[in-house]
Amino acid sequence: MKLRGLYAITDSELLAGKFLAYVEAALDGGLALLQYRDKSGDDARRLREAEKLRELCSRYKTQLIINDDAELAARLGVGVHLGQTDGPLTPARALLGSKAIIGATCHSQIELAEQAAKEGASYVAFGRFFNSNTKPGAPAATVEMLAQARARLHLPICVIGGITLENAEPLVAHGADLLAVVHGLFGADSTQEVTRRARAFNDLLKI
Ligand SMILES: Cc1ncc(COP(=O)(O)OP(=O)(O)O)c(N)n1
Ligand SMILES: Cc1nc(C(=O)O)sc1CCOP(=O)(O)O
Ligand SMILES: [Mg+2]
Repeated sequence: MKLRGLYAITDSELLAGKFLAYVEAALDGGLALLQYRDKSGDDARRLREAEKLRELCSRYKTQLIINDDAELAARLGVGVHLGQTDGPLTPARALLGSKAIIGATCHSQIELAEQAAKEGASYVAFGRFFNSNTKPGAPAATVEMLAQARARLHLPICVIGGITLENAEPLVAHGADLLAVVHGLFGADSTQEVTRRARAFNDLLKI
């Protein structure tokens, strides 16, 4: 199955008090992937929340990805997203098995993506493309680099960083398969608006 579509990423602060309601609203609008991203360092909370998300995702037939933590992903039998300092891909692939989805952060460097492909990544992520509320300090990437990556890489390409319904179209036009979004989706002021935005992102991707 080709990985293509909206990739929602949770944010524990943004979603405080409405976590499951907003995630379910996004799933209702249609997600290719959901990433559980939690930087609290509270292992018990992370396990509890990730288990709830796994149950929700299974109801909506959506794949769950755990950020940063291949051990937690293995415990739950789901995928993982690893940044450049989150541990190597090859052992993560060995741990999770050949069918698991493993994503790799490549910033704006095509060479990192080629290396990730060799090490067994399922998709590569480039960003940030726009100003990001969630991660303002992330290194910047450009649509020119995205077009070059599209010409060179045969893996699904994920884009991230400040993506909204208003600015996403050029990224799709330059070859993005997965639109990874936090604020542009979950920054909405109602569950209905989260679902509307998810559907509109899917329309942009012609899904
Ligand atoms: C889909 C996706 N792309 C990039 C990232 C960023 O990963 P990383 O560089 O490890 O930074 P943190 O998210 O861990 O702060 C991501 N999480 N997801
Ligand atoms: C987690 C993350 N990683 C990025 C990168 O460029 O690697 S940008 C980012 C934050 C994405 O959130 P928002 O959609 O709110 O900008
Ligand atoms: Mg990380």
